[in-house]
Amino acid sequence: MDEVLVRTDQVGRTYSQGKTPVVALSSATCAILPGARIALMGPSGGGKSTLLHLLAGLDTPTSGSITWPMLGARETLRPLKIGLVFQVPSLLAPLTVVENVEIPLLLGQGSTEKARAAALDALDRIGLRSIGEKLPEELSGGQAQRVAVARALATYPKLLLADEPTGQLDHPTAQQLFDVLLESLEGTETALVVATHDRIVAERMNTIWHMHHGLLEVQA
Ligand SMILES: Nc1ncnc2c1ncn2[C@@H]1O[C@H](COP(=O)(O)OP(=O)(O)OP(=O)(O)O)[C@@H](O)[C@H]1O
Repeated sequence: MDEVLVRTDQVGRTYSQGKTPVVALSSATCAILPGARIALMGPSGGGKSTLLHLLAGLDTPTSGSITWPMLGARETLRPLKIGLVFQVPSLLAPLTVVENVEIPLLLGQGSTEKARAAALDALDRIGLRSIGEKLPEELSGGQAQRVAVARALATYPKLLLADEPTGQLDHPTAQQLFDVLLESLEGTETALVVATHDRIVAERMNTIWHMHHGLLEVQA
């Protein structure tokens, strides 16, 4: 059996909305295995978000192919098998913390009781159970981002993709968020791919991949 979560073969993505096409990604070939800890580094505009969106199945390549051998067809990836964390937490303002964390579980068609239990468990894992009834506006930036991490972890995804998750946080808060994230993944087979400009964050991963001008440089 092919033990690869996601594989790209010569994947390219050209955006052609404007007058001049923008080649955001050219011929990227990579494979992500269970338990991987990969940092995606490179200058702004290098193509990191573009690659993450393709890996998540949120976008389709304009050339090459992408498959998810251990996860199945693209339309079955989210919200259960792949978890996503973005630079801003994007919590829904009228919902409490626990209700925000429940969203992917409810979308994944779990029962309301099971969704609530799993959301509380995810908040426990990230050390936030005590603020489950708060509204997003009552949270600090660091707490809100931790809630977004709990929401992504709640489904026990096989692959967690994070796009500059600490980009808006001060350094100690960023470190703390990353500590909690790595701790909660310890002993699991969940693969983590993090796009980051923060070398200290990147050095805590097993592997660093570099991206420049749409070219992906994968470490052997
Ligand atoms: N929807 C879009 N339409 C047109 N061009 C786009 C679109 N999204 C991204 N681009 C362009 O594609 C290139 C790669 O962008 P991308 O966001 O993937 O880079 P990045 O490495 O994630 O940058 P950053 O570190 O600033 O987040 C850039 O030139 C960007 O302007």
